Amino acid sequence: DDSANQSGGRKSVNSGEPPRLRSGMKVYFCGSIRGGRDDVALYRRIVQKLQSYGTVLTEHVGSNELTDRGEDAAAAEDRAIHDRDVAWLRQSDVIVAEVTQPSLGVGYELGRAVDMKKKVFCLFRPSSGRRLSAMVRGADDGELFVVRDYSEDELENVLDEFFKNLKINTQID
Ligand SMILES: O=c1[nH]c(=O)n([C@H]2C[C@H](O)[C@@H](COP(=O)(O)O)O2)cc1CO
Repeated sequence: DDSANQSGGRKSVNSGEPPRLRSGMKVYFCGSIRGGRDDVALYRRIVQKLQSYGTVLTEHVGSNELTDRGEDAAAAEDRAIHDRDVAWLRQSDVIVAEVTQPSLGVGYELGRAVDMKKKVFCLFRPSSGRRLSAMVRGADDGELFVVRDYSEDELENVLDEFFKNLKINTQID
């Protein structure tokens, strides 16, 4: 990915086509960027697992090279990031979010996803000692929007379980 090392090591905004299709399903992954990168190793693990189910539109969220400055600090770039991400949200079949590290951007994405009536799966680690926002926990309707408490060691199994049920219920392949 040669977009990775432009502008002095910062990731520049990739406004082109989403990554190459691996299967029909498009997955939008949400994780904190400017909200703090403490969980980036976990995001990377999630992205890798999600890539076994389909195309991850937001692969950069799991990148070690991306700091809490985001893809670019300039305001003009922020519009490009926002517009690209909202377009990717619209194209996605399912949204998976790691919501343990609080992030305004992730909260915003989830709100937009609900409005688009997308299928949303939120992952939260109670071992963090944090208490998840009521606006996320309270959005769980057991169907379109699901919040799952988990611990790091069960991550892959929790995702397998979710995607197995998703296939049965929606016939997305
Ligand atoms: O540079 C960026 N690129 C980008 O795709 N995002 C999107 C994807 C993440 O799921 C979410 C993170 O929001 P925040 O930066 O407020 O933590 O917003 C956010 C930023 C920086 O705000």
